[in-house]
Amino acid sequence: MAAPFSDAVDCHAVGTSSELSEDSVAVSSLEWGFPGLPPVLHDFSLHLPGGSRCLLLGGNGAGKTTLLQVLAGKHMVGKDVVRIIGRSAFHDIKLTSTGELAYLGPQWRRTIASAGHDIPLQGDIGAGDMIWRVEGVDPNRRQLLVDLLGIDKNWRLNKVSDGQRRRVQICMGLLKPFQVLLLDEITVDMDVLGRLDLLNFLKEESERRHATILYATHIFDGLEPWITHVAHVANGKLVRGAKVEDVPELKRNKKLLTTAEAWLRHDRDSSQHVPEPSAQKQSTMPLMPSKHMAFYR
Ligand SMILES: Nc1ncnc2c1ncn2[C@@H]1O[C@H](COP(=O)(O)OP(=O)(O)OP(=O)(O)O)[C@@H](O)[C@H]1O
Repeated sequence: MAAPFSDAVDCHAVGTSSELSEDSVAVSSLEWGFPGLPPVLHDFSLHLPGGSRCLLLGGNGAGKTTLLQVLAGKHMVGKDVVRIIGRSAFHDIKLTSTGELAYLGPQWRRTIASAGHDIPLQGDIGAGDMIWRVEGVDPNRRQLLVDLLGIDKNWRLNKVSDGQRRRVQICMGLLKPFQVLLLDEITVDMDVLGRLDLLNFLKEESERRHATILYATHIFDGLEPWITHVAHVANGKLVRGAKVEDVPELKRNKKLLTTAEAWLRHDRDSSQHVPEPSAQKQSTMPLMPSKHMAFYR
């Protein structure tokens, strides 16, 4: 089994200093946590050049979704801390409204102000109504995506499978040509062909338009020839971030899964030696009656 940490490459920057001036994604010493809670992301720096396709890798709870949401401008951070194509992800709302910055998250949700939070999007809406009503879209690009994703414009979103609904979500997210695309485990419901076709499309887009993709996933099938960079996160920190050819373990093990397994086992073993900060607190809490627990099941 590999013991990767002695071989760890530059943990803070992906790319050389000459490339950094052209970074499409630039995160500098990011520190972020949910309000009233300790930081989830600590001293996090990551730089990705245009045209890169980076796998964001880490165990459950490592901080991948939180990072992608900060990069997508969903949480406020300092103007210089997160820069997407040279602009602040949170403060420059044109980044998302133009589609230059696109984010596809795990669940398709919509903010309903009266409900006070996001709710899953599952209303009786036609796929065609959604896709054809987006303004300012190149009709050829739209048709290409609809064909690629095998979407039937008569689908009703409340009467299709999870994978079909996901295809409509992906289509909507890609209608406008992106410069930076953030993907959070979006291919999980897709069948093998749909996933591979989508990966091919995205690779072609990033090569042709020099667009950057950051992709968080636990599914590594078919990713070896697709990724150009890898960023490994554990406990909210970047453990390693580098070009694929600069990661010694990936040179030795052609299978990404073998390397990822070794890294994640190391993360898990390391975290088992750190005492849970909340463990002491929990032990002093009154026991919750089982009828109350039933509410959460
Ligand atoms: N809404 C929230 N409020 C408080 N803490 C949260 C919230 N969402 C996530 N966290 C915490 O932030 C940490 C990072 O979570 P995150 O969802 O970013 O992990 P992840 O790497 O995406 O995990 P997974 O692989 O399971 O999707 C976890 O410890 C989690 O408990």
